[in-house]
Amino acid sequence: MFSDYPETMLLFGCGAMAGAMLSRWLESGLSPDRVTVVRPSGAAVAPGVRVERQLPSGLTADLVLVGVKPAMLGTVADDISATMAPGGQLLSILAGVTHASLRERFPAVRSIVRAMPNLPVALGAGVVALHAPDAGPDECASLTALHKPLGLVEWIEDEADYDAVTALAGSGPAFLYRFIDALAKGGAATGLDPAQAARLALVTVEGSARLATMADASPAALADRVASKGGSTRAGLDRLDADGALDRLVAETLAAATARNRDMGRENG
Ligand SMILES: NC(=O)C1=CN([C@@H]2O[C@H](COP(=O)(O)OP(=O)(O)OC[C@H]3O[C@@H](n4cnc5c(N)ncnc54)[C@H](OP(=O)(O)O)[C@@H]3O)[C@@H](O)[C@H]2O)C=CC1
Ligand SMILES: O=C(O)[C@@H]1CCC=N1
Repeated sequence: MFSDYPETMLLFGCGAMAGAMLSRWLESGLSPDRVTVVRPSGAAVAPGVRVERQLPSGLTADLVLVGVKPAMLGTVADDISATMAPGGQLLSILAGVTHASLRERFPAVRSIVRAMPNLPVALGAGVVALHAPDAGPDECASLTALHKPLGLVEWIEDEADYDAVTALAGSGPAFLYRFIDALAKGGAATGLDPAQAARLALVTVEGSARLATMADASPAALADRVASKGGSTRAGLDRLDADGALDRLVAETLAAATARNRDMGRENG
């Protein structure tokens, strides 16, 4: 459990992603009375967390998390500047929006940090990729500790990699959900009851991923362990591997998402 949370945290937006981060932090010991959420709907977040439809005047925070859609950054920018405590930290989870463009928008903010989380952070089983060129070693250590309860923390030194990291880890859950669906549909196409195929697909993916995280071998080697020589798994793998079809499709998927991240950065920077 991480106990050294910022004294005051303010979240602009608390939708799917920022909401997942906050729920895990609260579960991991963050006191709700340190947190204020600003969201137009005013929808409640969690017991003890203050929610406002608009930024109350005079409110400042040590850590301000920007959890709106990238296209909303311009709308909330003045409020962000107004609420930063002297010496405060700005944490952006906006896809595509670069550190340099945030720095240009918020020249007075001491420290600007990019974080790219994914939805499984809600379970402490997500990924958070961090990029914080303003931060010294102590601040980096504290950022690692802050995000540790959410899952795997990876530092991205070269921001040029950030759009690809966002495609792989940020969007990755969506791509995997498609694969789970495809497994289930494939099972139904071979004659299984669709609901039963969906259950089998989901738990097969969950168990296989958990096993892979604990295994002493790579996923490629684990696939070979499942495949007996001349058996049925090999027949299936041969189909998946033919002409590198799966690898190519996934590479094209990540390339499309990476390019869109870059465009969103240009549109909203
Ligand atoms: N979804 C994901 O898996 C991931 C998303 N991200 C990033 O997270 C960010 C948010 O995405 P996501 O959570 O999916 O989006 P959501 O649509 O779920 O959430 C957007 C939030 O922004 C709030 N909002 C809208 N206008 C304002 C405003 N003027 N002031 C304050 N808050 C406002 C909404 O308020 P209300 O709730 O009241 O409507 C809502 O809480 C994006 O920048 C995205 O790139 C990054 C990684 C993964
Ligand atoms: O779809 C998006 O734009 C964001 C980026 C990563 C996940 N969701």
